[in-house]
Amino acid sequence: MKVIITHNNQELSEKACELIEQQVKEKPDSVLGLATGGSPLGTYNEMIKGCNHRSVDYEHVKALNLDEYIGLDKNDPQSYHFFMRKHLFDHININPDHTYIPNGKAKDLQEECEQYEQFIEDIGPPDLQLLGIGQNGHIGFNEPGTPFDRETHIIQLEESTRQANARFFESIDDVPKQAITMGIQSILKSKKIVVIASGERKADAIQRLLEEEPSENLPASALRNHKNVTLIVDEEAYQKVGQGEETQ
Ligand SMILES: O=P(O)(O)OC[C@H]1O[C@](O)(CO)[C@@H](O)[C@@H]1O
Repeated sequence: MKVIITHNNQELSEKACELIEQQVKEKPDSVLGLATGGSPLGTYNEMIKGCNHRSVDYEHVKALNLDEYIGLDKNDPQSYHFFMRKHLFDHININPDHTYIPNGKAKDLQEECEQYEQFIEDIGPPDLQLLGIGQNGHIGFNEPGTPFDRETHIIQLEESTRQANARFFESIDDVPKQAITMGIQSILKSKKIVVIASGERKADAIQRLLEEEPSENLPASALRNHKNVTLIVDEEAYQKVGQGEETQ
């Protein structure tokens, strides 16, 4: 795993954007795997600037998102469909018909998972997957304990994940209890993976990712088995790495 340490979130966002832009320039019809939550917001801002001021062209790009809350309509302001339009898709020249996110309101959710996985096969796995990491080490919404060989599936969200994401909702009671997420195996199909983590609250997860043996207790550790992963962290998120060894 290649590790890039930046001074702060802004620098992290610029680096992540640089890798995405490089991918799109090399292959204009790239499939980009995209994430939601707080982590990618700075990266999306930079991508918007790149599209508007540096003529980075997303016309032929396809975007495939990791996950969606179950029970939220596409137009619900808390849905990841809405999030992606608000923070990225409405501001770059991507074709809305080329953006894909699981449907959390599908009548048959199991069928929706199977179709999404088939769809990943059909359009091809992401050339580049952007990932955030949860405080408990989740990637996508794959919570600790998720087997590494899972494909797209329905997940019960951990209470700690609901608490962490409650900041985007009016109250904790509004945070859905389940989501559809690409599985760890689906994510590992990506050709390149860029993981971003910023801030002190990610320090434990980053320390564990870099220092523990891969295990299902830390979903992100599955990334250690992938041959092309770049982890971009800021100093706050990196602060605990190496600390264990020094104090022993
Ligand atoms: O970026 P945040 O808001 O800290 O969340 C961490 C990760 O958890 C998720 O919210 C779950 O999908 C991702 O969107 C995000 O990358």
